[in-house]
Amino acid sequence: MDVQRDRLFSALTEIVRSLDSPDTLDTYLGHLGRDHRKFGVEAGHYDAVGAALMATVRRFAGPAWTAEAAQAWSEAYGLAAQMMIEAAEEHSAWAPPWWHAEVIDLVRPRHDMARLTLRPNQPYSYLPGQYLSLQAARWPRVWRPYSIANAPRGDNLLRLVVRAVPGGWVSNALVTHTRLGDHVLLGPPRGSMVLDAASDRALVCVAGGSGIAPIKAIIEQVVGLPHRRSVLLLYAAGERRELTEIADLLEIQATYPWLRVIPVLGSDPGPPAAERPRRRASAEKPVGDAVIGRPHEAIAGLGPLDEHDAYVCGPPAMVRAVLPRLRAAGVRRSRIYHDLPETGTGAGEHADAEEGESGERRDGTGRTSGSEGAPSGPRENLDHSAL
Ligand SMILES: NC(=O)C1=CN([C@@H]2O[C@H](COP(=O)(O)OP(=O)(O)OC[C@H]3O[C@@H](n4cnc5c(N)ncnc54)[C@H](OP(=O)(O)O)[C@@H]3O)[C@@H](O)[C@H]2O)C=CC1
Repeated sequence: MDVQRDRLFSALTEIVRSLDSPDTLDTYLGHLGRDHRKFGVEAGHYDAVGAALMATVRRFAGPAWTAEAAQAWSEAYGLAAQMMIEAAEEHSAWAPPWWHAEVIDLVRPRHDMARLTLRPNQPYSYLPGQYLSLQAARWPRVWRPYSIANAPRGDNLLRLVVRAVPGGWVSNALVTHTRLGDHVLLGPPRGSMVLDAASDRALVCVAGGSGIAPIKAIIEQVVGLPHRRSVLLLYAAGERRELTEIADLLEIQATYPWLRVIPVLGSDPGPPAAERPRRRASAEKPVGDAVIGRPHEAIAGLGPLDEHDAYVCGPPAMVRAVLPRLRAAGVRRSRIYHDLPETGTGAGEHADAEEGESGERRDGTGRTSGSEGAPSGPRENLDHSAL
C-alpha cells in the first residue's frame, strides 16, 4: 500500500497543480481515465472513491477542514472524476481496455537485456515516442511501463527494449522467463514526448541504454515525414552490445544521410561500469565510429544547436547531465523534450511527467543509475497510472 499511497498522492498533486491549466489537466486525466479501464474501473466506482477520499482528508486535516475547504475538495474531485469518466467512455467506443499480445521475436543481447517484438491481437494505435503499460503472465495485476521502440507499422507489431532491474518482477520476467509464443497484456498508449508536428527544425537526440526506445520510434517517424528534418543522435551505453538498436539505426543512416548516429561508449569493450576509469569524451577521440565517455560530454563536439529541437531519454542522472549541456550548445528550453518526472532544471522544457515522482520513472525499466543527484528509489519502476 506504500506504493498505492504514493501514486494517489502524486496524482492528487498533479491535479491540484494543473487546476488553473485546463489543457494540461485534460491531457493528464484523459490518460488516467483511459488507463484505468484496464483495472476494470467503472463510472460508478468514482463516487465511492470520492467519499472515501473526502472522509480521509477531513479526518487528517483537523481544524483546517473548513466548509470552504470541503467545498473546494468536492468540486476538484468531481471535476477530475468527470474528466476521467468521459475520457474512458469515449475510449471504450473504439478501443479495448487492454490488448493481448504475443511475443513473436525475442533477442537477448546480454543476460540482462531483451528486445521483444509483440503482436497485439487488435490494432494498437499510438504516436512515436509514447509508452505503454505491460503485464506479464508471471505477475498478474502488476503493470510496468515500457516505451515502444518503433513507429506504428502496417503489420501492427510493437518492439520493446527491456533492461532487467535487479529484483524487478516484470523486467526479469520479460528478460529471463519469457519465451516465444508467450502472451502479455498491454494497456493503452500514454505519454507526450512526441514529435512537434508544427516544427520543421533539425533534431538532436540523446539516448542512454534502453532509453533509445522512444527516440528510435521518433527517428522512424522522421523517415516518413514529407519534409526532411535532419537528426543527430548520440546513442550511449556502457558497452557496444548494449546498443541494442544500433544495427537498425545504422541501416537507416545508410539510406538516409540526414541521420547521423554517434555511439557513445563507456569503453569498447571494457570492465563493468563500476570499475571503469572515466575519460573525457570528445569527437576527436573516436573508437571506430564511436566516442568514448558519457553523452553529455560529447554534446560540445556537435557544434552549435541553436536551430534544433532536442529529445533526451535514458537514466535520470544522464538526462539531468545532458539538459544543461544542450542549453549551453544553444538549444532553447522550450524545444527540449525529455521524460524526467521533475527536474527543477527549468520550466520551459517539455517533461513528459504525467505521474512521475521521486526515485521512480514512469517509463522503461526505472533504473536510477548514476550518481549525479539521481534520486534513490526502487530499482524497478512502478506503473504510476493507477490512482
Ligand atoms: N526501456 C524503455 O522502454 C525505456 C527506458 N527508459 C529509461 O532509460 C534508462 C535506461 O537504463 P539503462 O539501459 O540501464 O542505461 P545505463 O544505465 O546502461 O546508461 C546508459 C548510458 O547513460 C550513461 N549514464 C549513466 N549515468 C550517467 C550520468 N550520471 N551522467 C551521464 N551519463 C550517464 C551511461 O554511462 P556509463 O555506462 O558510463 O554509466 C550510459 O552511457 C532507465 O532509467 C529507463 O527508465 C526511458 C524510456 C524508455
